[in-house]
Amino acid sequence: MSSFYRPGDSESRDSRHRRRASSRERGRDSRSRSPHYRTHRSSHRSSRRRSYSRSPSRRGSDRSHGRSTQQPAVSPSTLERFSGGAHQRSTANGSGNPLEHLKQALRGQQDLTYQPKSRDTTEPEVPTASDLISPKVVSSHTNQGTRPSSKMTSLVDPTGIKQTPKFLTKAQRAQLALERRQEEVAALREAEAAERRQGYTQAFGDTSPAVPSPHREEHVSRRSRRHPGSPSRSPSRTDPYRGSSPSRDISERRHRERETKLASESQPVVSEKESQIIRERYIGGESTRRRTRRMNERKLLFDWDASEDTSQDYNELYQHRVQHSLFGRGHVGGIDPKQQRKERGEFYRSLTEQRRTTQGKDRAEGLQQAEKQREARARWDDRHWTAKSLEEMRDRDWRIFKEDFSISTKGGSIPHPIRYWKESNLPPNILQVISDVGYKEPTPIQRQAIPIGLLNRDIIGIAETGSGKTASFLIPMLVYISALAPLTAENMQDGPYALILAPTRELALQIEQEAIKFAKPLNYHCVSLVGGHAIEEQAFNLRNGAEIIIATPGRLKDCLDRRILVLNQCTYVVMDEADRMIDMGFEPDVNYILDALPVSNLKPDTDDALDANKMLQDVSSGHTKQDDQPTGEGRYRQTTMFSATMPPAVERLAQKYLRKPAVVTIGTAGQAVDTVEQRVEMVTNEERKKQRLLGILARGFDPPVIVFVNQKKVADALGKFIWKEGYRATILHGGKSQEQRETSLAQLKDGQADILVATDVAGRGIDVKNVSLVINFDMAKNIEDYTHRIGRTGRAGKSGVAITMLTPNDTDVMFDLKRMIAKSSVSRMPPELANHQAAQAKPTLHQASKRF
Ligand SMILES: Nc1ncnc2c1ncn2[C@@H]1O[C@H](COP(=O)(O)OP(=O)(O)OP(=O)(O)O)[C@@H](O)[C@H]1O
Repeated sequence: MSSFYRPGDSESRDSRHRRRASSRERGRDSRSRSPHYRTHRSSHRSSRRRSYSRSPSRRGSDRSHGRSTQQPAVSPSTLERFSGGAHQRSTANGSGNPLEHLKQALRGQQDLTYQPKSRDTTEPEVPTASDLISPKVVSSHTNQGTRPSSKMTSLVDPTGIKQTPKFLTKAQRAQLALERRQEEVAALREAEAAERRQGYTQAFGDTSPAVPSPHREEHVSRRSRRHPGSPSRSPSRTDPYRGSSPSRDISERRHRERETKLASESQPVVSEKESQIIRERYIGGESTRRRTRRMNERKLLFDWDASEDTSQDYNELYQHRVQHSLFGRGHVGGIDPKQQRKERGEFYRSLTEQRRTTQGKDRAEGLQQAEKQREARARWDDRHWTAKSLEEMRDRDWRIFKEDFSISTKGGSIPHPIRYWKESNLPPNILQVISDVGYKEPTPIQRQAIPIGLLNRDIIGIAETGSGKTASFLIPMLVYISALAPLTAENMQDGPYALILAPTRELALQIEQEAIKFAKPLNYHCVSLVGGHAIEEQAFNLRNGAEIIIATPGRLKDCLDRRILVLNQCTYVVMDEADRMIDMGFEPDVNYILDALPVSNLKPDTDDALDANKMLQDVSSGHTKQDDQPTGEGRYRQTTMFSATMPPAVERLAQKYLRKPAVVTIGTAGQAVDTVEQRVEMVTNEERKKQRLLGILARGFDPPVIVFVNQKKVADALGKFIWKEGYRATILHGGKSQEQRETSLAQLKDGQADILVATDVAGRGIDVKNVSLVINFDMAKNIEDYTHRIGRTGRAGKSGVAITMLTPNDTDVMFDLKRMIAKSSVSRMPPELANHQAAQAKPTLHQASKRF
């Protein structure tokens, strides 16, 4: 007898037996449902199922232990008890495995008609495709692959009798291949499931009641069909192998899930897609070409033109078709949208224009102006201001320009300075006069003070000595006067249009000479009123009237008192060397004079005083009288103050009579010009001074030379001393007659004298050309007088030297002198002064007053 397993004998008997037993159980289940009965029957059934689930291999295994599997006397439970579960492990090994069986069959070792045992128990025995042909055919097919090589097959039965070949149709071959493929897939899945079961058995042990088996799967599926949605079985009620511990419950639940999954996977399902793939593989696929329809497929295309159309009607009536002309040039409803939009745009544009206020327009213009300025700034122009035209000058250029000339301003609304005379707003006749005088370029103070003066603005001008301050107020004054009515027999009785106050006669006379240079070509009259001259003579000079009066405060007050002069139309006032006037005690006289001026044209003490347009208007009417030649009464009063030094006392006067003045400072206020070299010599006594003076003069300085002393008698004595030493000396002080004073000054200017010995009378404003040396034989009482003294040299851009003899009595000014020399770039500080105790700190008022 062959050792191969023969299905259909013992296996089929087992299946039939189990089916009968199951049907009996179902019949009993339907009759009795008591818990006790169910528990007992379930236990009995499961034990029986386990005993029936033994595979033939198991029986082989039993035979290996010396026991025949054909002996029914041994019950399954008994066998299980004695084998210790080894029969279940044998089920999982290769002998009972369908895959192994299939492999063996392919090797020709086993009958291919074998069907798995589980399938026998669960499914009806339906003849498969393999049953239709002999196993040899299948074998030959399998060995050659899945595709049959020939349509005619040689059939050989197991007994070796050759049968007649049988021809199969294409459909049969397809059916045959499909079934063969299904069997292969089922076998492969069964093999995979078996492998998984084997792995599970190795993991959980062979005694576990949860080992999946085909019987158990069938039971689970039956129960799930009977009670869908209910738990398969309560472990405490039915399963004796399951304990009541939670871990066992979890294990059981996992096991059931795994069984369900395996059961679902073991189903040999061949999807439609798979079938189609198989069909295409063996019998070829169907070509499904989509038919594309062309667009003009149904169109009728004519290949003749309109002239060949014979259907044309030649009736005149139809020759000229009526052209429909719609109302409104063809637009719907007679409306032209373009025209509508255009009209609407124009309407809103005009409406916006109407609503735009004047303020809005100004603002828009301002914005445009700002934008232009911004663009102008963006265009960077790095040229120097000298290389640019006036229009090209930017703020940065103006800053550089002012720095170049040490111009600093205060007071707001300051116009730009003058670069060249021709760029100023001066009238041509005045420009001509300037040219005739010989002023080729304006000095720094003139560059800034003249444009401010032209705006009728009050000015405080502080500039170095000899820097041309006189012309700074004279030129705007002439422009101011030129805008007024000429003096006639009627209006000359109301006095001059302009007034210049100076502290000293010499200075007043000097200013007169300077003013005449400018005023005479313009047919304006200048008259000076200074002391020392007969008042009748001065009244005689005023007989024809004068546009400009130059006066010292004392004499002018006398004239006003005596009604020789009135100031009814004087609206332009200049106070030259105002600080000196106050120093000399002229402040009451100055106040008297200024109070004599008309008050109806005083400027408002508001920001309107900064507005040039308002300040140039007529005071009474508010109009600028261009045509009807306004009188002086119609103009706002303009007051200016000029000096090289501006002590606090002057500010008091300025606050009283000036309105929102523009402050122009050239260089540093109170500082000596840089063109003057300052030297200091420490001398122990007066005798040493004279010797030292002779030594200096012996060095040979170019004349003229001015020697300053503090006292008239010292001036006389020193003048004589120098004259005796052989020098051409002259003397000037307040004790001399006016004639002598003027003669002395004229001798120095004319070159008849080389040395002028003078007191501070000549210290201020005296302009003698080309003074090369100034000697302070006596040190000035204060630093301001010192500044003016040394300012007699180095004028108008020329260089000069100032030598000061210091004695121990000059400690009050040592500190200020030390500071001034320290600021001068061309001067050398003597160590005696630098280290002197009096030069280390400014003396207090108490210390200063003790000396006088
Ligand atoms: N633009 C100019 N070009 C050339 N020379 C000038 C110019 N302006 C003034 N001067 C001359 O400079 C000299 C000094 O002028 P001025 O007396 O006006 O100076 P100042 O500042 O008043 O001096 P001080 O402070 O001593 O009174 C004068 O001789 C004058 O003619």
